[in-house]
Amino acid sequence: MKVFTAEQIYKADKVTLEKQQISSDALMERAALQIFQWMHLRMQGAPVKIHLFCGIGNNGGDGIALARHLFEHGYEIAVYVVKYSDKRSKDFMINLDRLKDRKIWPVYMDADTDMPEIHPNDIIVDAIFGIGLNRTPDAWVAQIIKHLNTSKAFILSVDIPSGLFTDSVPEDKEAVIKANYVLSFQVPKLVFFLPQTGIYVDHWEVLDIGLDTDFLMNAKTDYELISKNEVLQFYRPREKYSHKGTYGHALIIGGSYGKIGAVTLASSAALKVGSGLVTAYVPECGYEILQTAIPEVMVISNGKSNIEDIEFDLEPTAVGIGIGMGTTDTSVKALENFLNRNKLPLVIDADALNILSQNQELLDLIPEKSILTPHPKELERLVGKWKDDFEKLEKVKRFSKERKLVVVIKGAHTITLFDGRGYINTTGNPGMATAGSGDTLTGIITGLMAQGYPSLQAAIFGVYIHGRSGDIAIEETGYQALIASDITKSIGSAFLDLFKVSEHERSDTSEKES
Ligand SMILES: NC(=O)C1=CN([C@@H]2O[C@H](COP(=O)(O)OP(=O)(O)OC[C@H]3O[C@@H](n4cnc5c(N)ncnc54)[C@H](O)[C@@H]3O)[C@@H](O)[C@H]2O)[C@@H](O)CC1
Ligand SMILES: [K+]
Repeated sequence: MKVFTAEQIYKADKVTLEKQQISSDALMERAALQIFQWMHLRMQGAPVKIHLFCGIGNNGGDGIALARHLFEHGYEIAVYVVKYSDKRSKDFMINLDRLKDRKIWPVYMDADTDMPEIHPNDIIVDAIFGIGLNRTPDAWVAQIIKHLNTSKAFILSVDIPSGLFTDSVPEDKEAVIKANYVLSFQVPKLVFFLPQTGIYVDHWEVLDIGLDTDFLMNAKTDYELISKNEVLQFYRPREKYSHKGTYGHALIIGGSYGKIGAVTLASSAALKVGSGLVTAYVPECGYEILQTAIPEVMVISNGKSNIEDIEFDLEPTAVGIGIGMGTTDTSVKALENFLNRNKLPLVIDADALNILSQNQELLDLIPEKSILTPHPKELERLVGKWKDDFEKLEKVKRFSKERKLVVVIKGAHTITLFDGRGYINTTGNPGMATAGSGDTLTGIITGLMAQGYPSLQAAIFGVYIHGRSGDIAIEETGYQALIASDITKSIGSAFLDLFKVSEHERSDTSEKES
């Protein structure tokens, strides 16, 4: 699913009005009806008080139109108009009149109005600001937002939490609605997925308001959301007349005394995603450990106490390098020598990334389309500090474009960047913030590359499968008890899950067939 900028959304609106020959208030009516139906389906007329806080722009207009539908279906409502400006939008006014025609009189709020009482069991609809927010809300509006946030009532935000910009991080962190649920029109917004702004969105859902399909299909976006549908296109089925050689040979290079577990985790993950052969290249201390831990994996020991040189007599189809290998001078030299000889795109993680940060001239030796999988600290060492999440994305985009590398920014929503585009992952959970989780990801991506998945696909698909495996694993372990090897154990289920049809999809198909 594409992620549009605010400008693109406004453009989509405009094109829709022209092509469908409808008025803007008709589009607002569609939007309001969609939200109403969403709420009505869940509330079924429940006698819960609904407080609708509306601004004076089109987001406010949505809220006012929604109030009318709720009223007409017997819900107990209270409507507030937050008068942060005199420039009321046309469609807001149209809907305000429709509300007044039904003898509903909103409470007009300004800097002097007392805060309304809200019970924790009430529901708040937040329609103060939408994607038109272009400066920090005034102090008194921020006070209202704080009042709503501390009310403990369930907050449903229309389109985007009020106070959240679409393209920057809010300065006043308190002046933003913390939404329990956001109903976003037609497309999700990038800010839902970034660490500094995603915290305002507990859950989100997209409501289809019928924007022009041609425009939506053809618009080029900088970001794309990656769910099952997107990765299914990459999936390569196993062939009947195949053998282990068909599925490549993954080589995992790394490890040091006390850190052989990292190589073990990566190697078993590479096997589990279907790599035909997996070899681990480790210092001597790792030999017996690996042979005992995973009989399916071949092991080469360099006979030394650390990764001091990297010499092997095999032809891997993909190499994952760096985990637990240390950053001593000898490791640096070993990496440099290896990079001088290597021609294959690599998966580069952990200590190899740290070595590259400290010896940036080595970056020139990395083949195009290699994949870097840094966690935030490793990323900072590589591209320097950033002011906020948006600057981080721009810096990494530039770095990835200049070097022609795939960079995987690991986090709650891992973002894979390549050639100026970002792919936002939707799987995974906080239980995966655990030792070895990154080693598992390196193994998964290397294992996919070994089978011939092009590197961008291997990164996007690998990140998805890693997260989905974690999601399946926590069904048995819960967040706290999830450990990295549980992720690997669930890889098989994550692959099976790719082909499971959800209840929702099944009922969609049967409706179409009947
Ligand atoms: N995207 C779509 O397809 C549709 C969008 N609609 C709604 O329209 C919204 C956008 O509406 P608007 O463009 O009117 O913008 P908003 O309703 O977000 O904001 C209203 C106006 O307030 C002003 N403003 C911005 N920041 C301010 C501040 N801090 N203090 C005071 N005034 C400020 C701006 O001039 C802005 O246009 C969307 O978020 C959505 O809710 C729907 O009505 C229908 C369809
Ligand atoms: K809002």
